[in-house]
Parts: sequence; structure tokens; C-alpha cells
Amino acid sequence: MPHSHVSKHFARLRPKYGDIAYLSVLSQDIIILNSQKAAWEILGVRGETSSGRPIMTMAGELSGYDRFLALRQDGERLRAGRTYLHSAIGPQHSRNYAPDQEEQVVRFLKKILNDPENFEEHCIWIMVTSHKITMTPYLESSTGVMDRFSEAAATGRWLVDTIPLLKYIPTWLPGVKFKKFAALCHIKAREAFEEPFLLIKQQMKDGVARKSLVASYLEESSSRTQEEEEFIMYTMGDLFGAGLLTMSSGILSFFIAMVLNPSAQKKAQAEIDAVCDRQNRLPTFADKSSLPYVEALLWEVLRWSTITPVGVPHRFTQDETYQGLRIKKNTTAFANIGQAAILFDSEAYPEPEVFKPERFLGHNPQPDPRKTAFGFGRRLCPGNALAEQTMFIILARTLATFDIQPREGHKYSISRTDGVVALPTHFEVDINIRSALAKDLLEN
Ligand code: HEM
Repeated sequence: MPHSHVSKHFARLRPKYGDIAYLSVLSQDIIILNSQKAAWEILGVRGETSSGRPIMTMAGELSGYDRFLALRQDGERLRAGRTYLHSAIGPQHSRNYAPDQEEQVVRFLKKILNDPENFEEHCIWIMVTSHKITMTPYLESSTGVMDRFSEAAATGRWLVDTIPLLKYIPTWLPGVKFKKFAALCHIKAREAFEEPFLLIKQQMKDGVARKSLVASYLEESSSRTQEEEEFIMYTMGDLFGAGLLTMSSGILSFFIAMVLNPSAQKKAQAEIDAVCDRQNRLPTFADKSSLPYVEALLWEVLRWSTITPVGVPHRFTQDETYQGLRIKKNTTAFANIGQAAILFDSEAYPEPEVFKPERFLGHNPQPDPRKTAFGFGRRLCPGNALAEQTMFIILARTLATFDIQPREGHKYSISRTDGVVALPTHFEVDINIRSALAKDLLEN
């Protein structure tokens, strides 16, 4: 089982084994889905049997992260959680955040104007701020929780994931470090989510709470059970964790794509200028349907940056068959979304390495990458509408006001971190205000 460049390793199996490859790793059955068709038919169409998550003894049972929706097994509690998320951040509800988001993006652009060197920091800032608008204003401390989660969930890192009986070893025995680490994960996650939750509850009592998902959930009913309260605490943490890194990856990838593709940048700017009366105003959400090139550029960022290279693994909860192949219950399935695989399949996307928004325009557009980038079937990313909305306004307003240019002497290579979410590694860029008019728009 590879620990780095996983997507590339998985893709190498395709020429020899076709769209589906099978691996057995320490008696664990794993299938790799190397084509859009196989991923869609297995994880989408056969969602009834393929929507569980792999059972991770260390990250789930011992560290308590199985209370996160993303690790929850298929069943009643998952459905209830997803229904709630749909009503909170689904396409209809996300629109309520649009006015606040437009305002925050101006603050983000002012930060870039005054301190362009630290643009990566500002990208994280706008993501955290976006999440605070939509969810809860106080989730700062959950970033540490996410780091610990990554460690607890790392494939092959913990023997107890292979030999679950080890979980019964007493904690006091010398050398039993994994149980101490799991206990720390538990305590810190509770602190990170319980404290902001209790604070908001108190603020509601005092009549000073700001608008947030937690506040509106509590407003709906004054007598929530402890289980319901815990549900909302962890769901908020989940959204923060699942949304923060993915979105940061998308925005940073946009900046590097613009540096490397000046002609796409110019075309998008020309379209925005035509719609916004030659930089007399900033683009808004209401302009979206008049900005097809900007939207295509956003789709191309989602395709080209492959934010989650091998998705989040699913688990079969029953035996299944596909094209005469038998897939056993408990098999883990990875959709190889990443580079060299589904979103870089040269049959679907000719010249896949080239950043080309035009591929989604005209009479014969190439496949919509959102159908892959956000996952599949019953586990499809519940933040997809919010993610797209947030990225659209950041991309449109940044292009309206700034030129993103290569830094002289800086060598660009497209390298990304390994992990469930791949982030572009550090790069430098020159971000210059486009005109006096654009500066005026931001300052006044
Ligand atoms: C461009 C940004 C994003 C990308 C590319 C992305 C991608 C994904 C993918 C591939 C999955 C796994 C789907 C599967 O198992 O088949 C997922 C799950 C999830 N995402 Fe996103 N995501 C993004 C943004 C967000 C945002 C903004 C939020 C919340 C505010 C969010 C919340 C979640 C949650 C809670 C899950 C777990 C769903 C479940 O297990 O049922 N995501 N995302």
C-alpha cells in the first residue's frame, strides 16, 4: 500500500488490470476504481451496498472520531446528519450567506492589497472566515483536532487497525502509547467543540449570540437531548475540518493556475470587465449567469487541482457484483480521482495536463468535473454547493481587481502535499492591483 503519491501508484494499475484493480493488504480487501464509469456505477448506482466507511479502530472507536459524520457508518444516524446538513448548507440555504460572503471577500482583497507577500495566509483567513459566517464563530481550536485526526486515521500507521483485539490491552502497560494518544484525541476534540458550543448557548440565553448554524439549530427547539447536542457539536467540527483544507487547496490552486496560464486569466478578466461596466463595480453573485468563462475556470480549477486525489474511501456493507466480479462485504473502495486517473483521463479530457476552461464551453463540452471532484452516491460531499458558491465569489472578485503574475526568478513546479486533501506546496507570486479604479472599489 503506497504512503505517498497514492493516486499515481493506483493509476499505474490501470493499463494492466483495467478500470478496477484488487489488492489484498494484510488480509484487507481493497478495490481501486480507475475510471469515472466504474466509480459512478459502483459508488453511485450501487450506493445501497457501497456507502459504509472503513472501520478504523484507532481513529474511530478509540479516538472518538466516529462521531464525525465523515466517518459514520451508513444507517439512520448518517441519514439524519446528512438531512440536517442539506437543510443547513444545501443549495437553497447557502444562498442566505451570499451577502456576508461578498463583504468578506472585499476584506480578503484588502488584505492582499496591503500585504501581498502573505497571500497564502490570507487564503486561509478567508476560508476560516467563510466557515465562521456559515457555522460557528468559535471553532479556531479545531485545527489541532484535525492534525491529530490525520495522524489517527493514517493508513498503516497503527497496529491496532490490523489487529483490533489490541484495543483491550490495558493503558497502564509500559509502551502502550497508542491508547494514550487516543485518549488525548478524545479530550481535545471535546474541548474544541464543547467549549464554543456552551459559549453560544450562554450567549443565546443572554440574547447576544451572533447568527450561526449552532444558534439556529438550538433556536428550533429549546429542549435538545444530550445526544442531539453532541450531534451538532461534532457536525460543526466536521464541517470545519472537511471544508477548511479542501477549500484552501482550491483557492491556492487557483492562484498557481493563474500564474501559469495568463491567457485564461486575461479572458476571465475581459468577461468580468464587460459585465461590470469596465471596473466600475465588483462582480456579485447576481452576475454568475453572465460569467460563463469564469464559471468554466472554476470547474477547471476543480478538475486540474484534484483536491482529494483518492477521495474518501467507501466500504461495502454487503456482498456485491459488478460486471461478473464478486466484491466481498467489508471491501474498501477508493475512487482514484487524481492526476493520471479519472479527472486526467485523456479520453474524457484531451491534453489533461493543460489548464483549459474552454473544455467546458461550446456545443460539445467535456464531462462536468463536479460529478467526480465531490465524491459519489450517498456520501457525496454535502458542502458542494457552499464550496462552489464560496469559490465563485473569491475567483470573480480577485480577477476583477488583481493581476496574478509569476515572480521573476521563481521556478514553478506543480507539487502537492500527500494526504486525504492535497494542498499545493509553498510558491511565490506577484499580485498587483489592476488599476486605480480597482483600488478605489476596494477602498471605498
Ligand atoms: C472544493 C471543495 C471541496 C471538495 C473538492 C470536497 C470533496 C469531498 C469529497 C471527495 C468527499 C468524499 C465523498 C465520498 O465519500 O464519496 C467529501 C465529503 C465531505 N465533505 Fe467535502 N469537499 C469540499 C468542500 C467541503 C465543504 C466546504 C464542506 C462543509 C462546509 C464539506 C463537507 C464535507 C463533509 C461533512 C463530508 C463527509 C460526507 C459523508 O461522509 O457522508 N466539504 N468532500
